[in-house]
Amino acid sequence: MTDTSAPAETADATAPVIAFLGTGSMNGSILRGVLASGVSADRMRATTRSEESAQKLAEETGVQVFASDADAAANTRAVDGADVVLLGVKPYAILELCDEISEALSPGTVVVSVAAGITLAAMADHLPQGQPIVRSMPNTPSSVGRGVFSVTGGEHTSQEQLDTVSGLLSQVGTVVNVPEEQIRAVTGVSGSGPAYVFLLAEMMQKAGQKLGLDPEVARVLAKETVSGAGVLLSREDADAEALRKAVTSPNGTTEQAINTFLDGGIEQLVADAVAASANRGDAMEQEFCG
Ligand SMILES: NC(=O)C1=CN([C@@H]2O[C@H](COP(=O)(O)OP(=O)(O)OC[C@H]3O[C@@H](n4cnc5c(N)ncnc54)[C@H](OP(=O)(O)O)[C@@H]3O)[C@@H](O)[C@H]2O)C=CC1
Ligand SMILES: O=C(O)[C@@H]1CCC=N1
Repeated sequence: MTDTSAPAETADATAPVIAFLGTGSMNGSILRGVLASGVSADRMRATTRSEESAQKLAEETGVQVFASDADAAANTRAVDGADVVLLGVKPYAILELCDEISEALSPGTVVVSVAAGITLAAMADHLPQGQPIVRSMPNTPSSVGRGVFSVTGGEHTSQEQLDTVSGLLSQVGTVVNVPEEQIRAVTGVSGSGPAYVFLLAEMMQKAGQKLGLDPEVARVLAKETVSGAGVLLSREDADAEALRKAVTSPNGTTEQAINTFLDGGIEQLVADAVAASANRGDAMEQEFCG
């Protein structure tokens, strides 16, 4: 077992204790964001599969991390006494993890899954009767406090419990409530969405290189353009269309580029890509939840 803990400071005893089970790209982003928001490492525990990942995470964050490869009870140890348990393993492993932790859960512990394609009903079948459950679709900008999350409460989740989870997640991003049938659309737009933007940055970099820019110069130009545009868009009342029009001089250079995108079918292509992500979520539901 890797138990590299030891934050010595006294934590805020009123803050919920959070267990992050599986702490890779997504749950790791949330954990880092929650930590950066000022919640003490004392109020968190985490698990990974490998000792190597556990060691790295513990050293970086000061959070107590248990590795399931080395300790069969890693996940149940992390859950013991937790108010909120965030399940962040791959979708195929979520229900097995629910079985594994069931006996260690207190009746009031809220179990939150961030997995694509795993339904509330399937989770309920693998958790104690009446356990409060929340299904969330997050995204990775959570690590810098700019995530966006949907939340959907299960049948036995009170408004107060849903508010606790929303309050926790709102420390690292914007939270919206959606009915479960809309999570597929959330997945397509914002769950997978950061990858679309990074793809655009990658392609702008490659295109710059094709036009003769040094690779490093092209990388800096693409990265700063995408991240700078993101900051503009993040301002209150910012509107993507208005911001685009402010760059696009009539009969200027941008107009040519925008027309090239539109003539090439970008609108349909984006709609198809968002739908493909949503459809994959549906297929995962069929595959893992029956
Ligand atoms: N990545 C994203 O942008 C998003 C992901 N999601 C959802 O988040 C979930 C996780 O995805 P992602 O973070 O990308 O995946 P990763 O592979 O990055 O992370 C998986 C984590 O689970 C750990 N793990 C695996 N098995 C166990 C186990 N039995 N006990 C404890 N920990 C275990 C891994 O440990 P180790 O590192 O040691 O292998 C790793 O920390 C998925 O269900 C996905 O649908 C949702 C929205 C966005
Ligand atoms: O690609 C995936 O399946 C996960 C879910 C949403 C973003 N990443």
